[in-house]
Amino acid sequence: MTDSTIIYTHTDEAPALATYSLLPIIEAYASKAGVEVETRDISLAGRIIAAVSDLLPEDQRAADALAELGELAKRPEANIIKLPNVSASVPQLKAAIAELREQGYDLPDYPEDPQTDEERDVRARYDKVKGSAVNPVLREGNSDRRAPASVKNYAKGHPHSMGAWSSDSKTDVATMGVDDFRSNEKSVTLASDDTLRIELVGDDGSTTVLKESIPVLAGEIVDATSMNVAALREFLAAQVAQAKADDVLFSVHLKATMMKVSDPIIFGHVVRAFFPKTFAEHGAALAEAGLSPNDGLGGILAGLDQVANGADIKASFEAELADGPRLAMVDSDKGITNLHVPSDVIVDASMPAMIRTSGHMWGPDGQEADTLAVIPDSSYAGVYQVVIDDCKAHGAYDPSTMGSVPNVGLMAQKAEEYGSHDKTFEIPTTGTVRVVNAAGDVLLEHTVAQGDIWRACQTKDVPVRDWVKLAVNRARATGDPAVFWLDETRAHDAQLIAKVNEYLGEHDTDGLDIRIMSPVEATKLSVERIRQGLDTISVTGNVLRDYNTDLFPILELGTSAKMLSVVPLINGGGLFETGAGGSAPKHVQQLVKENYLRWDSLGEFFALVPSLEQYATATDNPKAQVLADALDRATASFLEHDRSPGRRLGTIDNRGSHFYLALYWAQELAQQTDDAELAEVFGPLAQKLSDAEQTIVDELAAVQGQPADLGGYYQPDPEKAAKIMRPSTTFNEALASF
Ligand SMILES: NC(=O)C1=CN([C@@H]2O[C@H](COP(=O)(O)OP(=O)(O)OC[C@H]3O[C@@H](n4cnc5c(N)ncnc54)[C@H](OP(=O)(O)O)[C@@H]3O)[C@@H](O)[C@H]2O)C=CC1
Ligand SMILES: O=C(O)CCC(=O)C(=O)O
Ligand SMILES: [Mg+2]
Repeated sequence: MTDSTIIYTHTDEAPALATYSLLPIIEAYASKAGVEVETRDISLAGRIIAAVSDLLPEDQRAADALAELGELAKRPEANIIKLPNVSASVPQLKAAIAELREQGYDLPDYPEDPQTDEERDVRARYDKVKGSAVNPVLREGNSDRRAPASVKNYAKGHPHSMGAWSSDSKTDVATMGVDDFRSNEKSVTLASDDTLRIELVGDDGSTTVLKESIPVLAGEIVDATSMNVAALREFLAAQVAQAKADDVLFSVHLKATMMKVSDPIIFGHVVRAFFPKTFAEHGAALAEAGLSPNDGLGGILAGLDQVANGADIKASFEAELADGPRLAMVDSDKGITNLHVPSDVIVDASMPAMIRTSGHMWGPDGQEADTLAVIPDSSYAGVYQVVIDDCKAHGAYDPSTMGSVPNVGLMAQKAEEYGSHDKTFEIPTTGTVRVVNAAGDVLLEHTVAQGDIWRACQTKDVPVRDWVKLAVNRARATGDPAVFWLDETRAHDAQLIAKVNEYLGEHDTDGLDIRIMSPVEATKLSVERIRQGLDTISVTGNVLRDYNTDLFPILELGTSAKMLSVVPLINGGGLFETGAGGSAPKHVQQLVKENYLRWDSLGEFFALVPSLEQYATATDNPKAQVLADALDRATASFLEHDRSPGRRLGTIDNRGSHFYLALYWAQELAQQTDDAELAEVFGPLAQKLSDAEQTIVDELAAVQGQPADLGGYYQPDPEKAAKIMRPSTTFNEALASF
C-alpha cells in the first residue's frame, strides 16, 4: 500500500455482497490506469475477531483494520470509500458471535452478566464493537450529502410511486415534550482546556464517579441532559392507550444502534409498557433468566423455553398482544413486530418509509394502516410531525416536480456524541449528577432518580468552524438558501448559534441567503419550498444530518441509496461514503430466498468518482482523472438507460447493473481522446462486452429464482459469495482476459 492507495471497505449484508461483484470490475479498470485499490475488512464479523484477536489461536487472528483506517482518516492522503456497515444491537452482536463460533472461531461468548475480571474484559471488548462503532471513527470531517443533478433529473423524469395522503389520515407522532432529553438539556462552552469528571452524588450521601476523566478543549461545547424515566413510563402507557382508542397501529421509532446506550433502555421501557401485566407478574423471572426487554420481544420469546413457567409467560404475552392496540409489524408473515428487535426499526429510515407510504405501516393482518409513531424524546420529533401535517394538508409530494433538501452536517470528531456514548448512564441511585472541572467547579448538574437516563455530549470547536465554512461554500456554489436548523430555546443549540454567528463573520456572505431557524420552522420552510420545486440546504447537527439524509432522499428519490455523500476530512483527504442509507438486511433475505439482489450500487459509483479524482491529483496521475471522467459519464448513461436493479425477479439485479456499468465505463474509456493508451486498451473490452451483452444478461438472469447459500450471514464464505455474485462465465472471462 502506498500513501495514496484507495481503500475500499469490506462491510456487511447487501453492500458486502455487491462488493463481490463490483470490486473485481473496479480493480480491473483501475489497474490499467496504475491506480492502486486495496480493501480493509471493517465488517461486524471482522471487528469482532479483531477485538479479541489476542485471545484466539494464531491462525484465527486478524489486525484491527478499523483502527488503522481511523488513523489514516487523520492524514491528508486518506482516500477511503466507505460502504454502509451494520451498527450492531446486542441481538445482532450475539448472533454474529454465535455464527463465527460455528465457523470454528474460538471466540468467547458475550458475557451477559460478567462476574470475573476476564469476563469483564471480554464484555468491554465486545461492547466497543457494538452500536455505531465504525462511522464516528472514520468521520474525521463534516458531511456533504446531496442528490447529484443527474439523479434528481432522473427522479423527475421517472417518478417513483408515492402513497396518496388523505386529510383524514389518523397518523401522528407522539413525543414527550417535558421531562425528556430536549427539555432537560443544559450546556456550556469551555473557556479553556480542562479535564472534566462526571459524578453522581446520591441522596444517601455516597459519591460515585461515573466517568473519571474527560479531556476538553477551549471552545468546546459540553451539554448534559436526562430523561426522567417515571415520566417516560407514564407517557408510553398513555400512547399505548391512545393507539388503542384511536384504532391505529402502535409503533416506536428509535435509533438503538447509534444511541447505543440510551435507546435500547428506552426500547426496553416501550416493551414493558406494551406488556404491563406480563412484566408485573413475570418481570423478575425474566430478569433472572437474563431475558431483557432492552433486547426486544424476539429474544424474550425465543428464550422462554428455558424458563420454568415459560408457557404461562408466553400465553401472557399473547394475551396482552391481543388486548392492546394493533402493533406495527416488521414482517407480518413471520409475526415479527415492531418490538421484536431494537435494531429492526431505525428512525432515520423508518419514518420516511412510512411517510412515503401514505403514513402507513404494516399491521398484523398484513395490511397497511395509519399509525401512532412514538418518538419519545422531543428534540427532533417535531420535524416528522410537520411533514405529516403538510402531507395531510396538501397530499403526497410529487417527485416529478418537488425541490430538494441537501444536507451539510456537523459530525467531525464525534461532534454531538455521535455513536460514542461513553458518557450515557442509567442512573443506579437517586441523587444529583454533576459535571465538575479540574478546579472543582460544577459546570452542569441534574437531579435524577434511579433508572433515569443521563447523558453528556461534546462538540469541539474546530469541527463547528469547518461546518460553517462548508455551509457557506455550498450556499455559494448553488445560490440556494442555507438554513441552520438550530433552536435558540434549546440549550445546546443556543451555544452553537453563538459560534455560527461568530464564524459566519469569517466568510464573504454577501448575496447569500443564510438563516437560522428551529428544526420545526426550518422543516416548514423546506417543505413549502419543496412544493414550489425549490431547493433549500439544511445545515444541521449530527443527529438531524442522519435523519434528514434519509427523510428527504426517500421522499425525493424513493431511496437514500442514490446520494452523493462526501466527507472532506479536516486534515485533508477524503472519506467517500456510498449513499446515505444502510446495509439493507431485507435485500440479503431476498438473495438467500431467490438469488436476487436488489441493492442499487449508484452510491458506490458516485463515491468512486471523487475518490479517483483525488487519487489523480495526489499522485499526479492523469489516467486516474480519465478513469474518473469516464465513470462520471458512464453513470449518466447508466441512469439514462435505467440500469438500476428492479425490485423483483426477472429484471436485472445488482449483478446485471454492474455489468452495464462496466460496459458503459469501458465504452467511455474507449471513446475518450484525452489518453490514447487507455482508449486503445479499453476499445477491445468495450467491443467484447457489447457483443456479449445478451449472453451475459441471460447468464445472469438464469440463476434467479433458486435459493442461494452464502455459507454465513455475518461472515459469508468468500468463495461461495463470489460464485453467487459472479455467475456469468462470459463476463468473468472478459474481465480475466482483459
Ligand atoms: N452508513 C452506515 O454505515 C449506515 C449503516 N446502517 C446500518 O444498516 C442496517 C440497516 O438499517 P436500516 O435502518 O434498515 O436502513 P437501510 O437504509 O439499510 O434499509 C432500508 C431500506 O432502504 C432501501 N435501501 C437502502 N439502501 C439501498 C440500496 N443501496 N439499494 C436499494 N435499496 C436500498 C431498501 O428499501 P427496499 O427494501 O424498499 O428495497 C431497504 O430495505 C443497520 O444495521 C444499520 O445500523 C444504517 C444507516 C447508515
Ligand atoms: O452509524 C450508524 O449507526 C448509522 C449511520 C447512519 O444512519 C447515517 O450516517 O446516515
Ligand atoms: Mg442514516
